[in-house]
Amino acid sequence: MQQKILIEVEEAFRKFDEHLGEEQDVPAVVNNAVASVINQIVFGYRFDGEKQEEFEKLRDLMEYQEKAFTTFKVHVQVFAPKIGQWLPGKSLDDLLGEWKANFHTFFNTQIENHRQKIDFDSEENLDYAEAYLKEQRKQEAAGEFELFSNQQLMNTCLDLWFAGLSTTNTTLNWIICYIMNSPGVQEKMKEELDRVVGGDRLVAMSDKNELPYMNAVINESQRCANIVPINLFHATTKDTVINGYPIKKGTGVIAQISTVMLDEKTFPDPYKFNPDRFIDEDGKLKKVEELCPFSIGKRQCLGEGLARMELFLFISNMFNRYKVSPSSAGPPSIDKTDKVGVFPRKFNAILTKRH
Ligand code: HEM
Repeated sequence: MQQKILIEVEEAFRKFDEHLGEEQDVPAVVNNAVASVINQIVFGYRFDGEKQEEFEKLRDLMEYQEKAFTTFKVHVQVFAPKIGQWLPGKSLDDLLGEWKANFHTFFNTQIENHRQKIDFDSEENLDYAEAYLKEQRKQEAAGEFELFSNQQLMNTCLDLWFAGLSTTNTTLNWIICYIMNSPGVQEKMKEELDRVVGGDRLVAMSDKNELPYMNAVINESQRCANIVPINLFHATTKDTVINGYPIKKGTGVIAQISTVMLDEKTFPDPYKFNPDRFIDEDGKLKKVEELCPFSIGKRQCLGEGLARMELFLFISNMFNRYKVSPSSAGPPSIDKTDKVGVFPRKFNAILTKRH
């Protein structure tokens, strides 16, 4: 997995290097890199060369959808469906229909291409879709047709792809934004990186334990970015009692991780970006259970391991290779008061080589 991510780190470097010293669209490069990581895992190929155009079409579609789902009508429809349906504009059902039609076409094409090309006799699996299709064939041979259905494959590819891309991409951009807004942080990261890694190789996962400040910056950025503030809805599977409150089976519940990560008892001055809160008296990384951006419990994030690796390898390598300075517009905004507060705004930055 590390190898797959480092290929994208190097490809991002190649793109950044083309515009050294100029204002450049850093989030666009990061987005392409993260999309290639998840697409390698699910469908076995990267978005480069002739596939680049494919990614650009998907990216435009995602940007369109992100905006489409944040209209006033959609918000009202979610919380008050009867009132919302009378407001002008596209309804939630129309948008979901469009979304399905557009993305299902992409995923179904990928799956059918795979089915044609797979060597069903080979033990090795090149990607998730291939592993699934081989298992599907085994199950069908044993008379089981429902568990590994085509519909299920389409849905799981879609889940992995979307859950894996937007969250990781958004978090990486927030980390860069917080660093650029916090004087002194980049210098401390630089000092640690120069001492532990140096400029003549890539940072690897084996360096992680030796870079406590880097980890603290990532932790603190995830805490402040708080990108899944409401979290996903679940339901209790049996009658239970939480903090003395009886909760009936089948009740909708949400583990509100944002309230835990912004609790001032654990994180004094919680809205302040302060990586040092994760460093102990001996300069080591503090483990703080209340830091839970991937949620908790049985349904916590399935991609946590991959996401943590991506955050560490992208951020540590980027800041080891470059000094990242604000564009003429100043440091990127970290204001979250607009209606899509979990996404950082678009920004440019100036990259210069450090070594
Ligand atoms: C920084 C990046 C990420 C963050 C902050 C994040 C956060 C979360 C959160 C808060 C949940 C909800 C858990 C709950 O219901 O309590 C979740 C679920 C999930 N995530 Fe992630 N995620 C990230 C990256 C990824 C990646 C890279 C993948 C896939 C490769 C992924 C796949 C999933 C899936 C499939 C679920 C649903 C799990 C289930 O319902 O059992 N996530 N994630």
